[in-house]
Amino acid sequence: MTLASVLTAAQMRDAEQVAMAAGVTEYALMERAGAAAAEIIWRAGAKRDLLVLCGPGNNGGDGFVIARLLRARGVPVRVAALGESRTESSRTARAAWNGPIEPLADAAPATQMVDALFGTGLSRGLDTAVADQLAMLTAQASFSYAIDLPSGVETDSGALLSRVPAFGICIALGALKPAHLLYPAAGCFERLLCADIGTEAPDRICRLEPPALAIPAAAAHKYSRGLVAIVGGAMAGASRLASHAAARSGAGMVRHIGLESPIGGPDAIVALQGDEADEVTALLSDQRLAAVVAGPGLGRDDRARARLASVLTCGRPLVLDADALTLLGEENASAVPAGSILTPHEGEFVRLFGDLPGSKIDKALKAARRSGAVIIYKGADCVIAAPDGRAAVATGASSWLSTAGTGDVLAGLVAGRLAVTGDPFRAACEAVWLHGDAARRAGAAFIADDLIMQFPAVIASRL
Ligand SMILES: NC(=O)C1=CN([C@@H]2O[C@H](COP(=O)(O)OP(=O)(O)OC[C@H]3O[C@@H](n4cnc5c(N)ncnc54)[C@H](OP(=O)(O)O)[C@@H]3O)[C@@H](O)[C@H]2O)[C@@H](O)CC1
Ligand SMILES: Nc1ncnc2c1ncn2[C@@H]1O[C@H](COP(=O)(O)OP(=O)(O)O)[C@@H](O)[C@H]1O
Ligand SMILES: [K+]
Repeated sequence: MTLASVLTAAQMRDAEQVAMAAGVTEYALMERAGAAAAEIIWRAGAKRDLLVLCGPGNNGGDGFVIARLLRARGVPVRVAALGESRTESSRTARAAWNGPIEPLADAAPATQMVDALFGTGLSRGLDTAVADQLAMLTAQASFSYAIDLPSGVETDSGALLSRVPAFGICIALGALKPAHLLYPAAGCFERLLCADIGTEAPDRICRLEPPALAIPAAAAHKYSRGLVAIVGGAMAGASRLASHAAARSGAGMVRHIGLESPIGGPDAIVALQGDEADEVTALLSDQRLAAVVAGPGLGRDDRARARLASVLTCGRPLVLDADALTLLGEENASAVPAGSILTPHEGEFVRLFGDLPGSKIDKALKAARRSGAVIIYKGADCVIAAPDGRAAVATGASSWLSTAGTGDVLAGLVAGRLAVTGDPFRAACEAVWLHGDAARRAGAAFIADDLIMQFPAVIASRL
């Protein structure tokens, strides 16, 4: 397991059981968790006065360990508790704290505040008085830390079960949980740090990490670098954006199959005219095509439907976005050839797959299994899911991405990386990361075209 692994509350408990079966006690894990968190707090806040809020479970137990260790380093520490400690380990930690304990309701603010009220054991929203007190103490503190999770967030979905304040640092214990990456919970802290407590678990679901890219082989040529085709339609601008993105993705060659000619944009893109579906079919019969994009600017009329039918039967790896997803949704998501990549935003996702149960990660995984395709479920939190159960979650992307055409750019970039790598899940992960980093570099108020100009530098940074 890496510290980028994402575990549900139940999977985290399983990981804890595995560690305990290997001879580590629950209290030893709590000591490790508390020590790791205390170290982070010490580095951030040094000897500034600190208030630790301790809940009734093991999250509260972590809080008592943090309080004891930081007081031993000379930090002026106060502890406020929400009732009695109800687990054996948290009672042990409380007994080892030999300072006073105030009732939470009476606690006055401090420069630093630690929220160790609830973690993965939260079963319902906080009582209003408790949530309000937590919000007041957090707002008054210059440094605030949520231990494992901000109290009030649902671990597995990222939903807020009661009012949750904005924390400075969230310290994830042992592994990330879905709520660390999925909104709205992921918006409840500025920084996320993960503390290793020595637990082990499978890493099928991870935070999206920066990719390692390769330069073209010495003997590379344009076809070995990957040939991409974009099938456009009624709105040429959208498919041009996708073509231009593919052209700067590292792929060897891009063909744009449009309703009109020439298409404008970089001359390196090969502009082909294919008005009728049989012309599109003929142009897609080139066996060297390593990825075919359809959707951006395709339209939704009968001509678009016929063009999509040509794409779905061309036998090449597909990237389907926008109008292609909407047209598919009316028919059947299972018409998608295996090995394809679908890039729905929330509206398109629901039209394609309905209102599936569970978290955004659960939904994306279920959709991937059902369609046999890699799913890029877009949004401020972006989940990439494969039919074999792997998933990667990207979070913290620039909110300036919420501008027209950035999805078209992503579709072209995904196709380009698919043409380069031949691996749909890897291509999807690379493209989402590169797209996010391009947005970060583009700064404020950019337009979709600007993102593409960042690609060469973003790719260079990962070689
Ligand atoms: N897993 C690991 O490897 C390790 C885990 N560690 C730590 O343990 C944490 C999980 O601990 P935990 O399971 O004891 O749960 P926790 O979040 O403290 O709260 C549960 C208690 O709160 C109660 N309760 C719930 N909601 C409530 C509400 N709204 N209002 C009032 N009460 C409410 C609930 O009672 P009940 O639901 O039965 O009413 C129960 O008594 C985890 O996040 C991490 O910090 C580390 O120590 C080291 C290794
Ligand atoms: N608030 C946001 N924060 C981060 N990324 C966002 C946000 N809103 C949208 N995005 C990203 O921007 C892109 C928008 O795609 P899409 O909705 O298909 O737009 P369009 O159809 O206009 O191209 C996706 O990659 C999505 O993940
Ligand atoms: K907490």
